[in-house]
Amino acid sequence: MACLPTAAMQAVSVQLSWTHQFQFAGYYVALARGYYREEGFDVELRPGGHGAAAPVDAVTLGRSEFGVGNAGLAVRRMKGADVVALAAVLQETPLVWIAARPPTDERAGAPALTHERLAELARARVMWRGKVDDQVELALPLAAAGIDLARVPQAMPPDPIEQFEAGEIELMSGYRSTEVQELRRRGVPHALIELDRRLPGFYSEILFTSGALAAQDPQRVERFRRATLKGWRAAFDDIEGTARLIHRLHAPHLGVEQLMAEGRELESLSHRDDIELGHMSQLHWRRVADEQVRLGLASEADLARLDGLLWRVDREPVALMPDPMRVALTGVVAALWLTVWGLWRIAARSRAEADQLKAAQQQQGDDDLRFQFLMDVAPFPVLMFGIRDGHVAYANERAIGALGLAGDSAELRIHDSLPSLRPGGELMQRLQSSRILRDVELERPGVGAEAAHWSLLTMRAVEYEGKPCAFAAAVDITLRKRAEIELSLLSAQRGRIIEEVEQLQAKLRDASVRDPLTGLFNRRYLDATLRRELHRSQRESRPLALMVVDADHFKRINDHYGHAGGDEVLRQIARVLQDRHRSEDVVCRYGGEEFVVVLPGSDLGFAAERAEQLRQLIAALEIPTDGGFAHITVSIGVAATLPGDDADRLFKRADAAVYQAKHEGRNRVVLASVATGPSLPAQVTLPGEPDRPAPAEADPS
Ligand SMILES: Nc1nc2c(ncn2[C@@H]2O[C@H](COP(=O)(O)OP(=O)(O)OP(=O)(O)O)[C@@H](O)[C@H]2O)c(=O)[nH]1
Repeated sequence: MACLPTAAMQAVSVQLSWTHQFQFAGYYVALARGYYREEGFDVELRPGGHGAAAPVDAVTLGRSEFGVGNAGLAVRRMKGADVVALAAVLQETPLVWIAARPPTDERAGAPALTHERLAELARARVMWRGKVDDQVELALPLAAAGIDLARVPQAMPPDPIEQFEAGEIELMSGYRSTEVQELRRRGVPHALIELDRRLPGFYSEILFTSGALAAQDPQRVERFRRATLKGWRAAFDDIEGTARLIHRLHAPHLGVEQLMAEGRELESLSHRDDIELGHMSQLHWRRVADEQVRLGLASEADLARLDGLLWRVDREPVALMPDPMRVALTGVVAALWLTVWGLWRIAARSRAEADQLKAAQQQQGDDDLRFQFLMDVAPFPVLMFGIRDGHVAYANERAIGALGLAGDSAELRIHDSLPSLRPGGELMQRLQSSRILRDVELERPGVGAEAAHWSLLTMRAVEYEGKPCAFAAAVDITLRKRAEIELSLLSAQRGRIIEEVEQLQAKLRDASVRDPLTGLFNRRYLDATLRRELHRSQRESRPLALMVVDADHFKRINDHYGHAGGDEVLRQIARVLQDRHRSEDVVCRYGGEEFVVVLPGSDLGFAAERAEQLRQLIAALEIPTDGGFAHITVSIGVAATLPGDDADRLFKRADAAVYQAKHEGRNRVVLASVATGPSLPAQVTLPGEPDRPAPAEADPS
């Protein structure tokens, strides 16, 4: 989605509940990745901590549009604060009591502390600070041990971990994601006081706003909530990247490893069962509030004010069940559900005995009501639509959110959201003929900024009010599909990278054996190749010849035409050698103005002929330089293998032949004599043009 121009941005601020750390990761990520901008917000994140406004105060006094709170929001709401909870990032509280454990008690799963021991600890050296309203999860275990947290003196030293480690504190409050991680890292023995499992999980890190803003601009609130949750999903998807972002931009004093440990712990608290990130339920809030009333933080009468705490949106978050096992299970449950429903209707209708009609109708009404309720609260999308017109006759809350069915119910057409369910289409035809379709994967195309969603549908053809309808239950498999798509993109990307790396490696390998000026192989390559070719020729009893080609009076070329002119002359000699070589020959620049050609399978006679051709071609070159046309001649020494030869001796003979060619007046080919063996050879000279004028003396025309 294109970002809105800054002028169109709405400035909003979020009052965080503590200083910058992973606890607010979703906000940083939404900011950094532009999710807020996409929704039209210019966001300021205000850190909390000592001296900062409490989030509930900041929001209710209108200083910030949004705040981050915990289960204490329920108490505040019951006592009249106009707050609306938008999304609970954590389904379980990270706040716990941490008790000292004697170092000897290292058994895994050591029994929970007894109430007596807890009471004893709470009376001893205990450290905590804050409002009881906001820390119900701390107050409850103490209450069970007969201690009122409000009466426990407050204190928290600047270095509680140090003191705990030194044994000066026996009980302290802390976060699983920070203090507990740190104690674990240091290997300090400790025990966590777990909440009674029968208690509701205490929502935490809750995004909230004021009731006034929620009523006045619900779209704005929903957009902000959506961007924030998107930020959180991205933050939990890449904990390491997020930790680095926070370290770099917000909390440089916190180490990346430390932030990652915090992130992992928070991520584990962010989901309970299959509940989607941020989800909250009214029932759950009510149970939290009941506990708060039980602690005396609010009265029974205050409970009436709890209504409205939970943000109601058109598009409720959906329980996601990406794991294939769950998908399969849910498919089975959905199919059963449909069967039960069908039987239910048939059974209900069969009660149409005339004398029992009234009672039966009454009963059916009750049954329908009960069934309707079951469908309304089903934890997955359930809906019914006309097979011929696509009209949606019923959709539960989950279906509205998951299948994008928001809007005027009279107008809703299933194919507007799921095009493959259009009337007359292939799927509807199949449904009509086979009556039931299981696990049909459907894509709901993305609209605007919203990405595509995928669902797995099980459908049964039914008659409803005289019309052929499809009764369907769905499972959202968007997360799984996205993961699959991302995986295939990643593997394609990986393939490309591997290819690039291989090409690069090949280039590097090539560069290490090539001479940059002429592009010929270099001396390093020659050393390895000559040995290999020699062995091969000996193995195959084939001859092998070697030429050493040395430019004559090359120093004068440099002096006369400059170094660049000299370079061009070398390139031209290389080109002649390269153009005339056979595929099995190896042409190298040995160094300076000296070249070597290895001719596998060639005897001395053949090599001598080739050398003479090359000499003549080079001597005939007219080489353009800045100082005019340059001419060059070469002296060539040729040697061929002798029985028992090695690379060194072969090379020395060819080199000695060049030396002799120079001595005899240059511009000629000299053959190392085959008869003389490995010591300094007698030479045979091939007639050239001994007195061709040396290049620097040539008239540079
Ligand atoms: N332009 C250029 N000159 C080079 C390069 N490598 C070596 N040279 C020059 O080549 C010249 C070789 O000179 P010498 O070894 O005296 O040999 P020569 O002048 O060719 O004389 P003879 O071999 O006896 O015929 C030196 O001046 C080097 O500076 C290069 O890559 N480019």
